[in-house]
Amino acid sequence: MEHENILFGPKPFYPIADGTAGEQMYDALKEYAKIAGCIALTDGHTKENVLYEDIFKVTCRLANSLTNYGLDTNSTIAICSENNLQFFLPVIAALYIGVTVTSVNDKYSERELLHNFDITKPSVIFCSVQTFKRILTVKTKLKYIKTIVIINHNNGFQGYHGLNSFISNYCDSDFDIKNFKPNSFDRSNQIAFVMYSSGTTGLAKGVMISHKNLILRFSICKDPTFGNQINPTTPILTVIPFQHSFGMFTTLGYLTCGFRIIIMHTFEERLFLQLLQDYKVESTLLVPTLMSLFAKSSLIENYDFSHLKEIASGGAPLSKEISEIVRKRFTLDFVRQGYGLTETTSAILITPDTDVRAGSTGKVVPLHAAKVVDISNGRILGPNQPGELYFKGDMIMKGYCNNAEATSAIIDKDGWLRSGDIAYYDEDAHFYIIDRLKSLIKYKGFQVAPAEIEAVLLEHPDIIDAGVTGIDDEHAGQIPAAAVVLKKGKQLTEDVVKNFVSGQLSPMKWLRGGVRFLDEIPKGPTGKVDREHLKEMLQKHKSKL
Ligand SMILES: Nc1ncnc2c1ncn2[C@@H]1O[C@H](COS(=O)(=O)NC(=O)c2csc(-c3nc4ccc(O)cc4s3)n2)[C@@H](O)[C@H]1O
Repeated sequence: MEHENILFGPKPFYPIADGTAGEQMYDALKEYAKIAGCIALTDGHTKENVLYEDIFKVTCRLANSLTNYGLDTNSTIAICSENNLQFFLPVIAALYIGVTVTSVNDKYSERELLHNFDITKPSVIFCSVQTFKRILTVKTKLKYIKTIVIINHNNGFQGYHGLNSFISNYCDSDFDIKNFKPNSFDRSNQIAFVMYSSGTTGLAKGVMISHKNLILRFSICKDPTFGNQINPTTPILTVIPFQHSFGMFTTLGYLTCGFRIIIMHTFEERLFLQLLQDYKVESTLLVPTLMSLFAKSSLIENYDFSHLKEIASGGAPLSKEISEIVRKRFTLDFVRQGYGLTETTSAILITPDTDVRAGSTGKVVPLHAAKVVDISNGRILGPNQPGELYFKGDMIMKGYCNNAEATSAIIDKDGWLRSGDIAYYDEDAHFYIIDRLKSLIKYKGFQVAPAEIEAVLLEHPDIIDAGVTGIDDEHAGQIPAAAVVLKKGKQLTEDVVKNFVSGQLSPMKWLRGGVRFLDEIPKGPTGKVDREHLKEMLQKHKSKL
């Protein structure tokens, strides 16, 4: 019986290819480099292009340079940069030779960077001109950082190399790309990336992603049901932060497909829509915050999106109402959803393109399994019964860096990873995320999902964003409180907002904790509400009332 309630993804469309992620990336780039003028990346802001041929040549030379600098499979480099044309050059070069890459949020403060680097102790930091000042300050405090390379500056400055000067300085003088080959090593054990996540609790931990984890994503992104057809030059637009798993592993996957990736480092609505039109974009990735913005935008009708086949949302809960409005406004057959954790490398539930269900975040991807567990007794649940979501398979992280205790708290002895999310699946194995366990509000013992209240608030025509969290209440334990962002020029009172929710949800979900009007909701890099920060703001607001 129990086995029946474990849901398995289908067989992969293509067999899992041999080699490390570095060898697979090398083979792909080498192929696309042969196509004259084949564009890999376009900066959506400057319109500057980078060819596959350029990426292939620079990454091979940079790999040789890193080896000559003394780096090997025991070394770690860090990347700290906003989305730009150079971001993936050190990343791919490191993959070729088995150097581990740790990717840090380019918006982090020195305090946060110090915390992250203390976990991974990188010896070289690849940063951008924009992050250099903060990285230089951090370097002075960390003796294990040997040098800094500025990726979007050819010759570097203040005594540090740019990408080109680093290569000129360390690459073999007689380097011949025909003789370069990526290293071979054990792909199951070699750590390709360390990304950062608080997991289900606490401060950020280092999530170890192996080469094997990554090649599973490379396979899924080409799967006709869960990914994209491999047609080189297909135009894709992405504004998802590369430093986060969502942006990192989708973009690396796109490069193995030979797509033309138009990138943005900052979202600007008019530019985004103009790029969709001008580059005849066929697929684009969004986070729910942007889905909600497009659901209410007054600009959509001014552009031609006849080439757009797919909008994919992920990283945070997406209400089915918003999804449906966006689908209609962009005249799409469906909006694809993907659900993942840093701890699962990339999306582990994805909308299959032949079988879309409103509100569902999709089905289990190939070579993985999922189960829903009753949080009160640990029993595995059947369809339509909410419980905690668990996953198993080769995209599950190797573990948290130097933190066996936190690893065993989230991955059990049978290899099941607990997601910290409450979800259910329907009779046809489509999954529906209710919310994150840790953010669930407990009102008089009832579980209240903030995402559900947010979805209602977002339906109000004058509300363009909303965040809900539980604040402490001596009587009820926790009570739901909200912060909302109003459309420009609109005015609403707290009572109007409260009544809007009360008119649509049961009493336990009413905003007894009050409503605060903000210019923006505190969020993380993929649009998830920063509930801890929000709770502090709303708790203070409540105590003043
Ligand atoms: N679709 C979703 N619906 C509801 N909640 C979602 C979600 N995705 C992440 N989350 C939430 O973020 C938490 C994890 O946060 S996290 O650690 O920052 N990691 C992520 O959010 C994360 C890591 S990879 C990834 C995605 N990769 C994709 C590739 C293709 C595609 O079409 C869509 C996606 S989403 N998301 C989850 O536990 C869950 O609570």
